[in-house]
Amino acid sequence: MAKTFRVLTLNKISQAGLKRLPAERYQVGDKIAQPDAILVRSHNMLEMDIPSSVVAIARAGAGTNNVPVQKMSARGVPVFNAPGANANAVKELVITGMLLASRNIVPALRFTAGLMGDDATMRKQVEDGKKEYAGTELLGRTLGIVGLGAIGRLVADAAIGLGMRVVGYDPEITVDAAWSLPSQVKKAHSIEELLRHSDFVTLHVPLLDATRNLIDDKRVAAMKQGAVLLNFSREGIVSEDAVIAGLTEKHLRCYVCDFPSSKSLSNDRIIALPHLGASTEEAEENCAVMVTEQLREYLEHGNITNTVNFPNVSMSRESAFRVAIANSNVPNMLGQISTALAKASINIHNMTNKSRGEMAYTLVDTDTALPETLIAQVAAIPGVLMVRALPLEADE
Ligand SMILES: NC(=O)C1=CN([C@@H]2O[C@H](COP(=O)(O)OP(=O)(O)OC[C@H]3O[C@@H](n4cnc5c(N)ncnc54)[C@H](O)[C@@H]3O)[C@@H](O)[C@H]2O)C=CC1
Ligand SMILES: O=C(O)CCC(=O)C(=O)O
Repeated sequence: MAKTFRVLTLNKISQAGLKRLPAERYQVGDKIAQPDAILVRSHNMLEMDIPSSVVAIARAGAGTNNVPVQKMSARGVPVFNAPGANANAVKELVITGMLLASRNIVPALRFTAGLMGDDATMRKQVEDGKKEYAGTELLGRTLGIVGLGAIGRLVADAAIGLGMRVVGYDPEITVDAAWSLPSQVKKAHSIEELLRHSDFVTLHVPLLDATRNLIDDKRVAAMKQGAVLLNFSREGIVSEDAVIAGLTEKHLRCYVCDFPSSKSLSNDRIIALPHLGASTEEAEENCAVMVTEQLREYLEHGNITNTVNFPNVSMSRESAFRVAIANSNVPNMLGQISTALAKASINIHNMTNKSRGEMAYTLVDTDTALPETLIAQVAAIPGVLMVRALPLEADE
């Protein structure tokens, strides 16, 4: 009988994605014990006791800083994500954030909500009061974008469409990403150069050791007088105290972020949204569909697309018997694995092996099934982190 996979959900995942896990083969829910896989959005898994039954984690979103990726790598567990699937949603909120700040929309709405009296009285209050909320336009202003990945590129494109000048900084930019950048984006050679010239600065980098407190007091001081800072990446990328000091000294005009805190709520110059960047129907569906398809392909066939800790590896199935092996990227692993198979008289029909950093991953299709004892023998080779037998089911 075909193996049934058990998938634990730690957040609400769009039905559009969950439908890709057919009920005949998948039990999915938020109370699943001994899961084979975990589907997650922002739930913090860093302190979670992740059961040893778990062979994959899928983050229906971009950032994986809520998942203990290193710990999972040591167990040979891939951590999938959905690169770019929510980028448009974030882009639209960043543009919203620039407009909220430049047109003083938040205090203006508060003013409107406080209007009293009959319509004629209100009209007078409006005409007398509106001068307090006069803003500035985006046209002709400079936007600095730190991080030109999926979101940064779309923000650049939209800002150019609004008539802004765009300067970008991304020392790690991929060749593909650089090719898809609009030609009008000017390259900054340092983050300080970008900060010096930008009326608006928006951050689109992952939270890593290298990006924690990327905007600190020195960098706030390096920003242009009256600049607006936008952070739709992660709370830890900006030193909130440094930004609050910059706002108090009126060096910065406004801070727009997706991460409220007790300090930000009491500051009139901070617009804090409740982590809404990816909260659109479209983004939630895109992310859920992308990761459930990737997860299914991995659970059933061992093929890997879009993880943050494994190489992409796919091999079409030509045999009913497949074994997937994750191992440390050290010499002679393949030799030991193929020797173990040869000693057991197992013929290798097809094989592929790739590595990424310290992780290597191998798919081996064989002419006959691997006995349990041989799987255990391969698993016991020092450096082997995970071994899974993936027989092709009769109906596939
Ligand atoms: N507010 C929300 O709901 C959402 C927040 N995010 C956050 O936004 C981040 C970026 O998302 P994507 O653009 O989809 O990721 P991405 O991986 O496509 O792009 C990230 C870019 O940052 C660059 N980068 C890395 N370190 C850098 C540094 N020190 N300086 C400048 N650039 C650097 C990389 O080279 C890459 O081009 C995610 O990691 C996540 O934390 C993503 C989606 C939704
Ligand atoms: O799932 C969410 O709402 C958060 C999205 C996010 O922060 C991400 O994709 O990195």
